[in-house]
Amino acid sequence: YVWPSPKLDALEAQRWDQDDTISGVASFVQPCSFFNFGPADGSETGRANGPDWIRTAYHDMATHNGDDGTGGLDASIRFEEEQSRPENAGTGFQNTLAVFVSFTSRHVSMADMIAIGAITAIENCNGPQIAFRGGRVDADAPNPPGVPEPEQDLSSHIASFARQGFTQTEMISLIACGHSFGGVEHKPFPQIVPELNEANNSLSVAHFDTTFSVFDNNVATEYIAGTTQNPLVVGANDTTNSDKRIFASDNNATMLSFAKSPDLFASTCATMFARMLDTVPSGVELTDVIDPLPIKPASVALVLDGDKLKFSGLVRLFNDTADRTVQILLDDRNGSTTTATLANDHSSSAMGGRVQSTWYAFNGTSNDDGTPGALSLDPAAGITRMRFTVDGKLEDQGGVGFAVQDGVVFSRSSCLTVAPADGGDGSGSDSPIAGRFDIAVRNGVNPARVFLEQEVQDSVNRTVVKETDVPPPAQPAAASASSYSIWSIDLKDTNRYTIGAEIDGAQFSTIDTHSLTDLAPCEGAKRRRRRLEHKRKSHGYGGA
Ligand code: HEM
Repeated sequence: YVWPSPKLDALEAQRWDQDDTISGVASFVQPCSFFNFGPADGSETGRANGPDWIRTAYHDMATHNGDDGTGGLDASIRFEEEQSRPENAGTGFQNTLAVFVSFTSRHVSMADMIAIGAITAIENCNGPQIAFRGGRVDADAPNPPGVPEPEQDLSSHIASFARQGFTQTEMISLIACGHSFGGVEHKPFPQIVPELNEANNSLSVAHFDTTFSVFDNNVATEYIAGTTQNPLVVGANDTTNSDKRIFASDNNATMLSFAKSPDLFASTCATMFARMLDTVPSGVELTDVIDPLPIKPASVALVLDGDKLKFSGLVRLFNDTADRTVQILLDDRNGSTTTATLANDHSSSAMGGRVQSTWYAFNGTSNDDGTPGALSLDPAAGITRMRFTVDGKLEDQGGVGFAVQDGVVFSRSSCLTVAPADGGDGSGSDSPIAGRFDIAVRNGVNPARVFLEQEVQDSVNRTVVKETDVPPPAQPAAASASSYSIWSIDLKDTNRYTIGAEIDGAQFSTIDTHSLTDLAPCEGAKRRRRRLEHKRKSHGYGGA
């Protein structure tokens, strides 16, 4: 796809910048045995986050009914009604969703995040690369029950997986792939697992194989060798030995093939996990597989600062750790081009280090607050697009360049009319704040609307955008006055906003977010405290 495309940019970042500070969720599965719940002293042992994420994806999907197209990976597992069902015993779902919620946005639904989380857990923990498509839609109500349970018989399980869209062989494969991770915990399943009284396993989790926090075919080799401790194979009560019945249901043919070939197991699991994650309610259209953009701008911000436009951001060179000479070419409205050399800013990785990317900042210097330094541009000339050269080779998305919108931008003349006593850091309990956002609108652009955008949760916790119109100035600017006119709006909250506009029938949002907490007092405003803290936060997508 071609950058910018806000939804695809955000999904691509979540999927490929797995351990980057801007967008990554991988820190919760590094190391793969990491478990961030239970008491702070880490006294609860035996579980890991990654297995919970994979089980969450399966249980969310497993309510799919191929006959009527209902259910599937739609984050219906977030409803209390589903979590309280016996088929969803345990605390894994609430733990998982508590981690994922801060990575969702208007562009990344919880259902997409459940898919990305499962992929991240598998890929970061020795597993195969899994194709990711985006565009899942969060359900507005719980789905009917439908997750298989260990005490059900083989024919029920075959029927259940058929309803979900999987053949008997695919059922064996998908369960073996899933049960490469984790195990069965005593507390929610006391009828299957007794108290184990083992060191480093205070939660008494009987693991499916000896390498429970990483992906490998030990679940099959140990099963075939007869050494398995899988509690759903060798459990004392045969009624709940569902893996035993299922794995043996084709005379062990599938499990034998997995035990013989780690590669076959990995490639089969890559296919089966993708099928599981792409099982969605009918009517939901997934995107094409999201491959990483080789050259990708991020955190791009264009703001008016006095008589200059300030342009900042980063560009990511995907899976490239070489020390490159990276230049940015800025094309303006007059048909001229300015060039600047960028400097290496930081590196990030994905897939457990198999992919390593390097990020270059727009002018190579960083501000005190850690944000990249900004390039200064002439407001009259503006900017239409960026291009890059990497060691002299032009990168311009096949000739179209990387479009930049200079019609509607935030203006640094925005300021506080009432500065809070605590300096805006929110530490004071009773600390009024008020201020003015100035939005600079390029003369001649004539937007139909300019508005602030705030991400809020709807009644079923889906992220939606609340828009607040910014009124045009009462007095239109004199034609020759300057390149931009200021539209202003008074605010009294500390929310973060992006700026939206409708220009020539198309809707546009800035990537940079702004809040009163970033601002200094207006000239002459009452100052409650001498020093104000300046904070700026910029995301690869439209806010957190
Ligand atoms: C007949 C089908 C299945 C049955 C009866 C079953 C049963 C179970 C049970 C009883 C647990 C223990 C949960 C806990 O202690 O919290 C478990 C864990 C797990 N299951 Fe399954 N499962 C099935 C299919 C699958 C599939 C298809 C996947 C994924 C592809 C999967 C992935 C997992 C994972 C990753 C765990 C470990 C969770 C953790 O350690 O926190 N299961 N399963």
